[in-house]
Amino acid sequence: MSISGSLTDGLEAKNREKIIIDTDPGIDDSMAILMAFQTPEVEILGLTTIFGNATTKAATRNALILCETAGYPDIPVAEGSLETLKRGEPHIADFVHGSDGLGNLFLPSPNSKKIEKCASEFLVDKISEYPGEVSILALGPLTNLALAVKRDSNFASKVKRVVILGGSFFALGNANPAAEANVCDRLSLGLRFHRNQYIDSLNIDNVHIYGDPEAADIVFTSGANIDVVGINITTQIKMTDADLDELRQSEGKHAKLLCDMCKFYRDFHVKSEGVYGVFPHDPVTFVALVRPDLFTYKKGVVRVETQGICVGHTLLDQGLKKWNTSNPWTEFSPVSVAWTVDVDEVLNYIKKMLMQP
Ligand SMILES: O=c1[nH]cnc2c1ncn2[C@@H]1O[C@H](CO)[C@@H](O)[C@H]1O
Repeated sequence: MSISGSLTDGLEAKNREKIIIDTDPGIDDSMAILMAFQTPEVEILGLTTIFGNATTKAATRNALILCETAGYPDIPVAEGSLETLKRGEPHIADFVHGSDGLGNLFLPSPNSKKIEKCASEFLVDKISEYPGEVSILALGPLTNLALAVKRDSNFASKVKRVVILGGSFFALGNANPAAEANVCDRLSLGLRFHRNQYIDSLNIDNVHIYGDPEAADIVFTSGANIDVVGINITTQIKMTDADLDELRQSEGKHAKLLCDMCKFYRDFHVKSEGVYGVFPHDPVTFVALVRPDLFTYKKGVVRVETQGICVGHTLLDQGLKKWNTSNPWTEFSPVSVAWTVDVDEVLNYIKKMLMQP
């Protein structure tokens, strides 16, 4: 069966929004993916995997586990890039998600296998099979999407909508003060930022400079119909310890598993953010896909810094001024940047979905 939910819940397959989830599971990814499988309004065509919260290989394993857990072992899982575009091996946020990416639960290996096609090939093929019909929920670094844009020059015009968790608009980052983790190359993560890499990154003539900030810049300037949800929005929604307790006590189909995963993620939030609970970044972004009415958006061109100490910084031209001369923002198509969010309604939606038996 290749759709989430069952046809008996009243929505014909043709009325469901076809989606592909590009993901680095990841604890909050797992929440969003399991929510998506329980949402009758969407038809999941497949998952594509990427590094970030875990290595790409661990993300693939976790994606297969999640499809099996959800009861959809036949959903295609296509493995994505093992590396950043040009900066080589990525740095992994194991300190946020545990060494297995799922809160150190070390779940048994999945029985199902990834498909042969790689992520960018799968993305291009599915978007070409259903032009104008498929949306992408992009929950990790944007390398696979950038590769799809490079692979097919019409990719951006054929995709229905790309809903991205990424960036931080007019607010601080979470990888460092300038950058959010999905758009930053994560070289800048404190102790992991080696002096030699820093020196390399300063050499702007070096062809090895392109990395995930550039992947993000390629996607944001691709001309695709993009909704982007930054952590300035997602961190407004907190699942507190009380919310997590309520979830654990609930009849939610995956409540216990998710709460077990969340222990590690929650302890990271206490240590790192002073928050007694978790930020559900990816679930909030999934809500933006199915309930865009719970957000307001500002339209404008977004560019991503790819050099210097602000690598990974996302900057939106709000369109408040008519520029006299061209600048790096002019000439590109605008995207929609989430600007405000109905915090209570989004939290209620997430809790309701996760508590669904
Ligand atoms: O402090 C952090 N460093 C790196 N990654 C993080 C941090 N906090 C959350 N995430 C992860 O990055 C994405 C949102 O930026 C989410 O997938 C989240 O789990």
